[in-house]
Amino acid sequence: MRSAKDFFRPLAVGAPTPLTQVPARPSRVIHFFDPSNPKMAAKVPGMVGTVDVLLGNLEDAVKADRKEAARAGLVEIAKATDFGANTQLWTRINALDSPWALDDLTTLVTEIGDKLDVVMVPKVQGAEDIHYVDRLLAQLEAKAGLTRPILVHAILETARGMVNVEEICGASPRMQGLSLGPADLAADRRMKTTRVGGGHPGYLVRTDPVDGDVQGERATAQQDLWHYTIARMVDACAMHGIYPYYGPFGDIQDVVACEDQFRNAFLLGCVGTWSLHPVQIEIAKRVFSPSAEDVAHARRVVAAMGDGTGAVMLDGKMEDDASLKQCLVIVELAERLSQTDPALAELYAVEPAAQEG
Ligand SMILES: CC(C)(COP(=O)(O)OP(=O)(O)OC[C@H]1O[C@@H](n2cnc3c(N)ncnc32)[C@H](O)[C@@H]1OP(=O)(O)O)[C@@H](O)C(=O)NCCC(=O)NCCSC(=O)C[C@](C)(O)C(=O)O
Ligand SMILES: [Mg+2]
Repeated sequence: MRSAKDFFRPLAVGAPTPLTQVPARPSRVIHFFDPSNPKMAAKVPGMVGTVDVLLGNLEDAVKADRKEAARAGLVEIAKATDFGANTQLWTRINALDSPWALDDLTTLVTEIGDKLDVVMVPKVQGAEDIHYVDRLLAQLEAKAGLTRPILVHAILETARGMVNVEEICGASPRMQGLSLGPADLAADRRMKTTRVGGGHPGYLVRTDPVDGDVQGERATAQQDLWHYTIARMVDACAMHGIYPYYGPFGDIQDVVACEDQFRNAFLLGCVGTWSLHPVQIEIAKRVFSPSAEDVAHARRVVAAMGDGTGAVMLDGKMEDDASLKQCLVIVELAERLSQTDPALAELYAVEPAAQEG
């Protein structure tokens, strides 16, 4: 472990100085595309400004014989596209033990490092993986003459990665956030599911039998398979001042369950999610932007709490310092999103009474 004194020193001579705080840029939706797929690639320039993050995926879902084409495609797209102020460019590189990861990092940082905001690293197992990427990025940034450090995002998709989640978050000042990788994580844990994220009808609780009649009608409720994992991820990120994200929802057609899964993650503390298909973009943006009602309520609590201490009654409910802090989370998020999204700025400016009318 580096000493606190050294933590924010560049790891290579000539590399940019690490940031002491992760920039709080909107990242409600991280939209995945395969840069080797000409149809998807052609859509990317038109998606600038409609998603917070465009992510050129080089790892799983890109066929082995298309890896070089995907890397070259991403370089080409990045060079040809102006991403503007409100859309970031990220990539997901291949796994560190794959034959492609070294060339992914070397090519992308030296060719398009000035355009790349975040490198997503899959299947991160522990701090040692982040340390490796951290030093290599510093060397490559120095070589490319970059002045702004590239940040790192880890995907939690192994049991070891989950167990080491806190040390992963704190392994480098480059750490921007974590996403859940439910498919690989399920396989690694030997869960008995076959889906990419989402629930399972067999994972449920059942009410007790009435009068001992175990065969009688008994209500069941499906439970959230990912609650423990996401909650743990959220705590580890909050502790280290970085951002948690849900991840992929593979049932593209089930937009209803997709929205539910996204909302669970939002309510638990995640700041965003992935979209794998254009149909998931609006769902993610809607879910990860607080509702106008919640923002209006939060503002009322802030106003009622005056100097922020003590307790008041509002609509029959007690509000105090702690509920105020929750409301401030909502208000601050709304204000940040309003800066880059004019539609939200307008929505949040509306008074609750005017909306009801
Ligand atoms: C699901 C698929 C195969 C359906 O693709 P499709 O072509 O069958 O869908 P479609 O509905 O027919 O597509 C309609 C139009 O949208 C386009 N389109 C479709 N998708 C996109 C997109 N993403 N971005 C931009 N455009 C897209 C598509 O090309 C088509 O264009 P057209 O109208 O000109 O014909 C396709 O959407 C796709 O490949 N999406 C990305 C999948 C991906 O990135 N997977 C990896 C992340 S999940 C993961 O890795 C797991 C994890 C974390 O590792 C772990 O849990 O372990
Ligand atoms: Mg995976």
